[in-house]
Amino acid sequence: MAAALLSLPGFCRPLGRHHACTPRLLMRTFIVAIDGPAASGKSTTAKRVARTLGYNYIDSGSIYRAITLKALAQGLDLTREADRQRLDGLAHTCQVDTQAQFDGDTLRVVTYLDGQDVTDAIRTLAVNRGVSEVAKAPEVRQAVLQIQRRMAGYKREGSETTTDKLSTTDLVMDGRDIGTSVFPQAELKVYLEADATVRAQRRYEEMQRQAMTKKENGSTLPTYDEVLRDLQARDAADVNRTHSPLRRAPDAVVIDSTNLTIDQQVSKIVELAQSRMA
Ligand SMILES: Nc1ncnc2c1ncn2[C@@H]1O[C@H](COP(=O)(O)OP(=O)(O)OP(=O)(O)O)[C@@H](O)[C@H]1O
Ligand SMILES: Nc1ccn([C@H]2C[C@H](O)[C@@H](COP(=O)(O)O)O2)c(=O)n1
Repeated sequence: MAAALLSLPGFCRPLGRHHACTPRLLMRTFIVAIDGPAASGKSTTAKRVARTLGYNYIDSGSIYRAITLKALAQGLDLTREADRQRLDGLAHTCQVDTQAQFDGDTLRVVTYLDGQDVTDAIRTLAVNRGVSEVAKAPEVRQAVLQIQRRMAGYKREGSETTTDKLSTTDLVMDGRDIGTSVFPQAELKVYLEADATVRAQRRYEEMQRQAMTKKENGSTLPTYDEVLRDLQARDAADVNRTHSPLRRAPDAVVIDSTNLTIDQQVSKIVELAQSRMA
């Protein structure tokens, strides 16, 4: 009953932070939902917003990526009906968790799949290419919805899985359907977008930087054109799928980051959150 009440829009909305006298079960968290197309800056921005506000952060894409990694490791071919059914079972039984941790001044997110750290393994080209197919399966989305709400609940309840350096109550979550399906009652919804060529250039440069840091051979990296094609294909799959497609929630604030710096887009969201809390 309490859970049902908590999911009602506007129920027990606190003034700013929670009232000291509010019973714990009836406290509402302040949720910032950030959605948008691939490489629009969601996770970079969400992490900084979370760090500035002292909120928890959940990267919902990493959950879909972890399930994709497991499906690939088990050799599933999602064009086959039998394998799609196995995917359903896999999504409902695998254990995915993410933890936001401070690395110096930076908020780093570690992703666990069945207890293993898969933070780097979920960012490969193979996962990039498979994730859209996995994310469009309704059974997977249902399983991920449960994982997302459980994770947010953990933070709310202040369970031991919550990193103790962060607030245990409020939350920033980014993805494709956070403001529309996962937390339609979120206090602040942002739709972050940018021109596709700018997004591809940023992603391409990010890959170059990461390869240099890891001293990898740059010749294995995709070209700018490949990055752009991959990004456009993922956007099209996210927008056109039947279940929880990428959409701007009607009450979302649109921020186009094409001509913004990261600091500017973070400040805009922090200001919006603070003004809504007040
Ligand atoms: N305003 C900006 N100016 C320059 N670079 C930016 C800006 N916003 C984000 N970036 C850079 O763009 C790249 C993509 O950002 P990020 O990974 O946060 O996107 P995303 O939306 O979370 O992507 P995905 O959906 O694919 O996970 C990163 O290298 C990030 O540093
Ligand atoms: N809420 C979400 C989050 C992610 N996805 C799918 C679609 C994306 O292409 C993929 C990877 O996400 P990313 O790590 O690039 O943010 O996961 C989704 O359908 N819904």
